[in-house]
Amino acid sequence: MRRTVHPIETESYRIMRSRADFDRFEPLTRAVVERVVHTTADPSWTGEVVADEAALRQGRDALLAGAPLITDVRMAASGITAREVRVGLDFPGVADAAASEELTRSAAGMRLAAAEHPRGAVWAIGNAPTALTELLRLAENGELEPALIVGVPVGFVGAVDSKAALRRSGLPAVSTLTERGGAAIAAAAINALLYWAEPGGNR
Ligand SMILES: C/C1=C2N=C(/C=C3N=C(/C(C)=C4\N[C@@](C)([C@@H]5N=C1[C@](C)(CCC(=O)O)[C@H]5CC(=O)O)[C@@](C)(CC(=O)O)[C@@H]4CCC(=O)O)[C@@](C)(CC(=O)O)[C@@H]\3CCC(=O)O)C(C)(C)[C@@H]/2CCC(=O)O
Repeated sequence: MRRTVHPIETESYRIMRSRADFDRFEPLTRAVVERVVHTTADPSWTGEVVADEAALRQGRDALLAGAPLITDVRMAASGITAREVRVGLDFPGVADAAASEELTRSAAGMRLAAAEHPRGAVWAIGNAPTALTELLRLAENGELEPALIVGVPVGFVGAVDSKAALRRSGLPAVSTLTERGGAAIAAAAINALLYWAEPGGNR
């Protein structure tokens, strides 16, 4: 995708690259890590993001081919402006499913979304650990085959465990190592894949 980059963003990347070394990362991983550091203005994220280059390429190919892109919460979707996004919380019947099955609404949204998009979608989980855990349960049951899961829920309850389970699952994934994550991080990772243009990287 070709986009117009604001001069402030160009200057931000210049400063960021003078503060941290991104050369060790493979191209798409670098694009994701850089976008996250740019979003947070915090170079310590270079040691936080765990990504697999082949998984990122598969996710990017899927996005460019028009695969569904589904986030857990609206905040993550709001940060992705370059293409259509569906939000788990907005699937019809979420509140009822959450109440009747004793799930969070975030997890119920994933269950309903996966029933509609069982194969080939890209999933971006920025907020709710229970949403990521539900995706893993569905994949384990053979009910979900994602092209990529950007699994970066944030918080002190369940976030670390759900992300560790994502890494153990062998599913194509991006995650973070600690409690850190959030809707802005999920959006940044997806935007990095959407903006990236071969062969020179995303800028
Ligand atoms: C336990 C939950 C957590 N939420 C966190 C942080 C933030 N959440 C915001 C908002 C506005 C929303 N969070 C919900 C997803 C809501 N948050 C939860 C749940 C209770 C359970 C999720 C889980 O444990 O997996 C969840 C409700 C649910 O039934 O799923 C939200 C849907 C609540 C609502 O408005 O009804 C809502 C999402 C709105 C949207 O669509 O965008 C915050 C903005 C709150 C704030 O700080 O004011 C914030 C955003 C953080 C971010 O960057 O993404 C935690 C800390 C992640 C926490 C989970 C872990 C923990 O340690 O508690």
